[in-house]
Amino acid sequence: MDDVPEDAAPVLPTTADGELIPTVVCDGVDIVYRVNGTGAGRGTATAALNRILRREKAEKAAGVRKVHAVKKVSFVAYKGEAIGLIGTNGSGKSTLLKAVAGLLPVENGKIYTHGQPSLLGVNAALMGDLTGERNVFLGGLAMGMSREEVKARYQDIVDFSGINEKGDFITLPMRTYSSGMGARLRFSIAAAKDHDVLLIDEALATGDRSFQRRSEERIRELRKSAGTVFLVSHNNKSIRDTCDRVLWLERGELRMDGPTEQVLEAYEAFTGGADKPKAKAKPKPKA
Ligand SMILES: Nc1ncnc2c1ncn2[C@@H]1O[C@H](COP(=O)(O)OP(=O)(O)OP(=O)(O)O)[C@@H](O)[C@H]1O
Repeated sequence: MDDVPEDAAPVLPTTADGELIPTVVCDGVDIVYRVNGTGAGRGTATAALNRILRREKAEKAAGVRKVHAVKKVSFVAYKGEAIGLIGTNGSGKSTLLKAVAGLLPVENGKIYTHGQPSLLGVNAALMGDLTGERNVFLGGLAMGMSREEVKARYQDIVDFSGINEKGDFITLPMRTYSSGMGARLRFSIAAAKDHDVLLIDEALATGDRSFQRRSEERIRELRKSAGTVFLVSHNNKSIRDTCDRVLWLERGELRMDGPTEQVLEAYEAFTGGADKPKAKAKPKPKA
């Protein structure tokens, strides 16, 4: 549609009856971590035995602390949406994302997802000792692609990652990559497939600006081609460029859920201003 202005909210796909199609439903979700070894005698066999024998009665005495990371969070995400997840450090964003991906149990409430959600974190587990090339196959197979599909897309994935721009790095073990290079390859592998629900945790922040632009472009395509994209980021610009809805978590609670600009404005007022380039730490004077 040519007459739609570029910054207009995208028209979301609907059913034949004109209803939006839900892809993720979070209903009153609580997520609690249990941290062992916080009491006296931590790490000893006695403490371990205590934990087994006295589980419910005396979690505290056995050195178990609870961290209530996500509190009563409810929202519905629809097909075609790109949703930003923002909040200050430790506010529960990654935890919520992991739970939507099915990697963490919920304490209370329910999470329903349509299709298979895929979590793409900067720490997504590829194998450091294997070459980039092998990891492309490993990652592709892990996402449910066939060997032939991965083969067909292999060159596109490597080109998109830009790993080989400065030499033949794709045949080196991944542990030799810089953190930015690793993140680029992980994003490129995950982005090679169309996902029902794609969950991205800070992946864009690690790449350089030109890679960020390519990634944002790809996120827009992924959104068009199928499902819903969630993006956790501290980079408000990335969120502005890719998302039209934002969930703001603070201390585990959903503080706001609405159009990107509205939520970011409130968030920036809360954190004390819009994104600024980080000031470089001054070098310490030599003693
Ligand atoms: N494995 C864990 N065990 C115990 N507590 C955890 C664990 N992971 C996270 N937490 C706690 O859960 C809370 C939410 O953490 P989470 O990583 O989800 O926050 P976040 O919003 O993603 O933070 P950041 O912006 O710093 O990445 C924090 O209080 C954190 O200490």
